[in-house]
Amino acid sequence: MGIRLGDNQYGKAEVRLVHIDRRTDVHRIKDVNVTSQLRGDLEEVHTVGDNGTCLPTDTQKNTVYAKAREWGGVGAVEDFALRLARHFVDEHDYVSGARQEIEEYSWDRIATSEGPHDHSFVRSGAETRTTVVTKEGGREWVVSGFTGLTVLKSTGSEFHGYPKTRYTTLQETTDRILATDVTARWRYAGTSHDFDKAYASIRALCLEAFANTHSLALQQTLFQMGTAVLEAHPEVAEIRFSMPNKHHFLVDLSPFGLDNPNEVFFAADRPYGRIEAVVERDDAPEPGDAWKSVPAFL
Ligand SMILES: O=c1[nH]c(=O)c2[nH]c(=O)[nH]c2[nH]1
Repeated sequence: MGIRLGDNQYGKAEVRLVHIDRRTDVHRIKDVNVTSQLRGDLEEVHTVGDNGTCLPTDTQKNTVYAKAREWGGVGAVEDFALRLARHFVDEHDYVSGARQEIEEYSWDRIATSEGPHDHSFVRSGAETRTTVVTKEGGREWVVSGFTGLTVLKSTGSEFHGYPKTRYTTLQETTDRILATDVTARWRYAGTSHDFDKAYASIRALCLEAFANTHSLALQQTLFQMGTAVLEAHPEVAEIRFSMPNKHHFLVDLSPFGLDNPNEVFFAADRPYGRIEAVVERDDAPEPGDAWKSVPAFL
C-alpha cells in the first residue's frame, strides 16, 4: 500500500493588523485580518521533518506587519494581498504558490457637534469586506466580496406558485417581509483594477437591486443583484451569492381578539432557507485556481 502526501498549504491564520495613517492630524485607520498560506516544495517537511523549505508561519506573520510599514500602509486589501503573495513567491525559491486572504472591518469617524472627529472612530456596518488572492507560479487570481450585509424589505416580496405536496403547509403570500444576510464573492478578470472603487460600486448595486426588485422569490432577487453587478462591471467574470432567507412569521393575535394586518412578526433565527447561486458571463475567462481554496458558496 503506497501512501503519499496530497495537496497541502500552511501559514499563519488571522493576523490582526491595524494601521494608522498619521501623516496628518486627521488620522486614517485600516483594520484587517490576514491569513497567509504558502505552497511549494514541502514534501520532506511532511514526510521526514526536514524544515529546510519551511518558511515559518511566525515569519509569515512578521512579514505582514513589516510590509504594512515598508509599503506605507495597506491600501486596497486586494493590492496588499497581491503584493504579499508576490513577495512570498518571488523572494523564496522553495515557495511556488500563495493564498492570501484578508477580511477588512470598516470604521467611520465619530460625528461630534464640531464635525467628524480627527482620531476617534466607531465601527460602521456589520459587514466584512473579503478578498482571497491565489498565486501559483506566475498566475494570479483575485476573488473579492463581503459577508454579513444584512438587508430587509417590509413589502415588495411575494412567494407563491410552488408545487404542493402532502407535506406542504406553507401559505402562499403576496406580501411578506424579505430579509437576508448577503454573502457575495466575485472573481475579477485580471489583477489590476481600482479595487476600492469597484467594491463600493458592487456593494451599492447589490443594495439597490435588493431594494428595487419586486421579489417573487429570493432566488429572483439574487439573480437581479448578480445581473446588475455583471452589467456594470466588465472586470467581474462571475459573482456567487449565499443568502439565508430569514423568515418573519406573522403572529396569530386572534387569541387576544386582535387582528394582525401584516404588522407583528416573529423573527425566526432557525431553520432558515439558504439560497445560493453563481451568476456568470457566457464568455467569462477560465477560473483557473481562483476558487481552489475558496468555499463555493459560504
Ligand atoms: O424566496 C423563497 N424561495 C424559496 O425557495 C422558498 N421556500 C420557502 O419555503 N420559502 C421560500 N421563499
